[in-house]
Amino acid sequence: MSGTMTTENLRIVSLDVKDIRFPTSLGAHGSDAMHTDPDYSCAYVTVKTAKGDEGHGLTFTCGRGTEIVVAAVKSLRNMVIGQTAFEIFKDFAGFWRSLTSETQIRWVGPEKGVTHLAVAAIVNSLWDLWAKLLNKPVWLLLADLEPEQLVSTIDFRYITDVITKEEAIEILKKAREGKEERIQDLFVHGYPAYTTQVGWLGYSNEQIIELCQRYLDLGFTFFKLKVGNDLKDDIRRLELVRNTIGWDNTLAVDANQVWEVNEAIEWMKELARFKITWIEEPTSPDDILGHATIAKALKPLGIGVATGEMCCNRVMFKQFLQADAMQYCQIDSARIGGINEILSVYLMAHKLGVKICPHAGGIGLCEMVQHLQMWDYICLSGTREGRVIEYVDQQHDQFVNPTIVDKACYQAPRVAGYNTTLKQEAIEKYEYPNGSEWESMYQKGLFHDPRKLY
Ligand SMILES: C[C@H](O)[C@@H](O)[C@@H](O)[C@H](O)C(=O)O
Ligand SMILES: [Mg+2]
Repeated sequence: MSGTMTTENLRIVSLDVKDIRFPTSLGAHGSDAMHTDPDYSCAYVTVKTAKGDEGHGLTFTCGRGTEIVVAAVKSLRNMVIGQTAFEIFKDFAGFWRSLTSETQIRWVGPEKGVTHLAVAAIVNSLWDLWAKLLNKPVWLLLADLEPEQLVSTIDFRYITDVITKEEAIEILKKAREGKEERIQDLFVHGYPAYTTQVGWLGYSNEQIIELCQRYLDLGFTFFKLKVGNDLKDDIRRLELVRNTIGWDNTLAVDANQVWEVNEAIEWMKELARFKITWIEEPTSPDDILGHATIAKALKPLGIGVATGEMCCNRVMFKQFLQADAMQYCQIDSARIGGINEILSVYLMAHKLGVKICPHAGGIGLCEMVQHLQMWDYICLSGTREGRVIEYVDQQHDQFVNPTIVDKACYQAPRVAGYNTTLKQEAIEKYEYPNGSEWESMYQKGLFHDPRKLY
């Protein structure tokens, strides 16, 4: 932290937002049945205090549309500028509600879609700032908060039928036993990861086999493959993967919302012989009862339903959890309203006995979500049993302090903040549409220059 923490020093004097895009579609990285050509991108927020301390936060996007999230961040900007950092943190739930319930902007949400992505980017930058001011990684900031303080960051509106503030405090107090041992254990063993890198839909057979082999050599035992385009092709690809990784390793599949409810059931019956642990996003991310129907039908086959990467807020998560519609809850660190709201999902999932296996992969998602899952291990669930964090090897080198995964385990971050600071060079090269890499890709004819008319 620079200087003393006076009210004036800690006043937030600016909030900047940038559109950063990486051309991942060129290699089909990140491709699935719905998102056939993602350019991994983010709306990147920087908040700055009068003293010059910075917080960086982001929300993940797939290229086109990032400019809309940027515009939404700009619409919320004035609610942050002029506030004093520690006043925000003292009543974080209240501040969070002011952002999500802004009396006019809420009409274009509320608490969903672009406005909520914008809230996530802003809120994530504030947590990064908070952790940097205290010189701690976010997971330790969370772990060091007293249960009352932690719960004071959460807006319980619309979820008190499942969990109240008082209950949450009780749960966290009970979970304290063994906390220090778990912190030490994390430093030694880290947190288990699984990989999706082997199975993007646009990858060739050779690429799939080579990547399975590479990730086996790196110590991975849990793999995820994209499915949902063509049944015969899925069978062929799953055969390839099983032949390479064997039958003792864990395999999950992800359809990215492509099926009807009945179609999902029928399709998965055909794939069940490949020993599938979960089917992810089988249908519309909003169809809670549809997911419940799929889960019920696939349970006898030993297949669970996983979803959450596009679940829009805590209320939807609440219903998924209540309806037995997800066996694996996949919170996404760049979605819903940032850490504050994600914590409420962790608490509900814990109470209703559903495991959290976070979504990650896209820009900064691994960097951020490791903190949340580590906090869960230390302070809430107290176990890593049956839980695993997604890992995709994309764009980590663009961050000042990237995620470190060793022997298929995330290593506990040691630097202050949320690991969300992009390198200056990354911004200069990949800011859209004027970054130097974009200029050169327009010249090579790889992308259309959006500043020119068609
Ligand atoms: C467009 C993206 O790469 C998605 O395919 C990806 O987030 C995916 O759903 C995943 O679970 O990793
Ligand atoms: Mg997915």
